[in-house]
Amino acid sequence: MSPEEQILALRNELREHNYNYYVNDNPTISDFEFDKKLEQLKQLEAANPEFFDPNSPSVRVGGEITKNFETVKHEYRMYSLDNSYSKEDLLDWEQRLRKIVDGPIEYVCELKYDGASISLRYEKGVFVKAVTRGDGTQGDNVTANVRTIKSVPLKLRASEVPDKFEIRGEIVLPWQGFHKMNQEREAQGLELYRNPRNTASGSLKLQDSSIVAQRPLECLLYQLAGDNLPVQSQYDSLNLARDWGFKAPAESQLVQSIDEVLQYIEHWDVARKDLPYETDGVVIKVNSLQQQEELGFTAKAPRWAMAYKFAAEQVSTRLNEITYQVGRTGAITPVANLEPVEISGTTVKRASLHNADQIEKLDIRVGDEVYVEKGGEIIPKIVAVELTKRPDNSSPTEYATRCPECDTELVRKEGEAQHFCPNELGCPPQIKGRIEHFISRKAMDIDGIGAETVGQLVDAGLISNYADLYDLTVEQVLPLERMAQKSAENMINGIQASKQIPFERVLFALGIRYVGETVAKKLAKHYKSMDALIALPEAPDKENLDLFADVSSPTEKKLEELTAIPEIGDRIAQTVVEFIVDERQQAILERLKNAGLQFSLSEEQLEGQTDKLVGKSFVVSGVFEMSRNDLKKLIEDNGGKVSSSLSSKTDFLIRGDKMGPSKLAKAEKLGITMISEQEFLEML
Ligand SMILES: NC(=O)c1ccc[n+]([C@@H]2O[C@H](COP(=O)([O-])OP(=O)(O)OC[C@H]3O[C@@H](n4cnc5c(N)ncnc54)[C@H](O)[C@@H]3O)[C@@H](O)[C@H]2O)c1
Ligand SMILES: [Zn+2]
Repeated sequence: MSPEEQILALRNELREHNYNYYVNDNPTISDFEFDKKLEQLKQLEAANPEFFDPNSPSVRVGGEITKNFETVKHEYRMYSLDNSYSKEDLLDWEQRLRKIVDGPIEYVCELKYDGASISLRYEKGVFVKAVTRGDGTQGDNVTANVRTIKSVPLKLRASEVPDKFEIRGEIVLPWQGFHKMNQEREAQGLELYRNPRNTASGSLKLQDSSIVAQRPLECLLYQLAGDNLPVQSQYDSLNLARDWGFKAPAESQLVQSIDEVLQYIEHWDVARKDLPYETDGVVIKVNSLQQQEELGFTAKAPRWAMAYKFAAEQVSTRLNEITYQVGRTGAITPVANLEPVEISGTTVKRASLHNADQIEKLDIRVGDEVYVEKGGEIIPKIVAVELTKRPDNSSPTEYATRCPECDTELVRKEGEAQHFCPNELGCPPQIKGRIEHFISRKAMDIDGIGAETVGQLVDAGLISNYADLYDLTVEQVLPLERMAQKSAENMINGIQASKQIPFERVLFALGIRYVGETVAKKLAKHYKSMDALIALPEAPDKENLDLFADVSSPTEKKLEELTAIPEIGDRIAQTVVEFIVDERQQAILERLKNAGLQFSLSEEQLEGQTDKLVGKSFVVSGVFEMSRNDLKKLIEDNGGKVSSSLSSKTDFLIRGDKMGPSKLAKAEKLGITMISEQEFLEML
């Protein structure tokens, strides 16, 4: 890859992670890995300044605004913080400060609370608005939710407060409340929350503030913003905020030198474990507001502040056993069962070992003393093995060869890290997983059944595949635990109602590996009915073979037919063919068909579908007469492709009102044809 390609790839990847982290509150990589990639991007950008982009994740605050709340522009921007990891980093920072300001520098040390950033606005001493950091210039108006947090004063105690000001801080979920919420989820068989930060941030974005009110959130405040505030220093503002009735953290301290900063760090690296909430570092701020003003900001962060990140905590313990977990898709995950040990406030008994390669890489063996680390994830990981303490009689770990749930021999496809249990229709977790997927919101959307009920139904022997759902009766399900007449009826009605779900979603619900929502749509659109999709081309007639006859088998022909559809690759074609030639799957399909599920596109769907835009790629940007979704649907119905960002492969940019200037510039640079909504409609 060229440096440019590398830079673009990293930017895209980091944007995706930002989205998962800030918008979905569901990161897919650890903070450490994220920071490493960001650092890599910064270095590449520094070495190749010609590819500078003001929208790069390296120069932009990572968050985003969501569509669910009113967007509010910040009167004073909200910044991120620069990071440091060592004494040297801090000394370098001090050198940079000294080049800009004269005279002695005092610092305020504060803890870095790990929660969701928030700005509260007060007018005439009354709380009026709470806005998330968003992208730093604008955020989500989450006032109703923040109002439910008891430590946010709705009216200030002091009589003399500025007419108007903002105060910034962090909404955190203390450990105790976090553990309690997870205990409840565990009891209900729900997936556990990963960490207090994501849970706090996710809570703020709930639509129902009465649910937020039940969560034990707290609001810690540490930064004033406004004009002509009666303070000269950061330390004064903390004291003042406290007088006004805010929960300004008591752990902050005024110091005179970087040496004292280091003492503070050393102290709190240990003492923080006794705090009620999670912290991930120390924030050091230049105390004098006048010096702060001289120092100013970079695009992303103040020059007058620096975050120092604590190293993730590691502890050592003994590996007692390796067990294997079967996921809902049949993927096998090896799990380390550990001698219980305390890390950052939680007792850890298990850690993920990821896959066979990881075990081999670490050469980890039962009986080993291992180092366990807990980063931002709820599942800790094993980072190293203490080889000097390895017992003499230890032998290398042999990876499982059979499924622990159904004893089927495991397979590992080429190029894949994970082993799989191939017994899709007979392996209990997979049976449940397939049915859960089938009923899920984006698939058959069956009301009245949750994951827990599926478990009960399977365990009671009432169902073993999704076709069985359609034979269930109220009388059959009533004896299940916690099942009342009303809920039993709801469930059966929900199942019946799902017969109206359109064909493409039925196709998605089948859970054919790699056939996600988009692929299902493509297949539905191409074949128009299940019969056409599962039909195998004629076998060659052996009697009349001549020299030049096509001798490929029906399945080979089907593979070719599938891969000829745009964007259907070998991998998808392969799993589709495996599915349709499997007699057990055929029998299940037959039953679904007889039950009355939608096995073809409806008249309505077929209407208005053309091939007019086949092979054309569109980007839609701005505000239009018709809704954006209708516009996108129109493109897809006519065979076109909609993508979210401009590239050299884009054919048309449909340009609406209020389109951003950067998109415009990019489209011009790439020479992409721009058309109006009207011109697009004329194309059709
Ligand atoms: N895992 C992922 O996919 C992923 C994705 C994006 C970001 N991240 C992580 O998020 C972090 C970057 O996020 P960021 O840009 O919000 O920066 P940051 O969280 O490292 O620092 C800035 C924030 O610190 C908070 N803060 C806490 N205590 C503070 C105090 N006393 N004074 C001032 N501010 C204080 C403020 O909310 C401020 O906005 C990194 O740790 C990164 O690893 C992870
Ligand atoms: Zn199995």
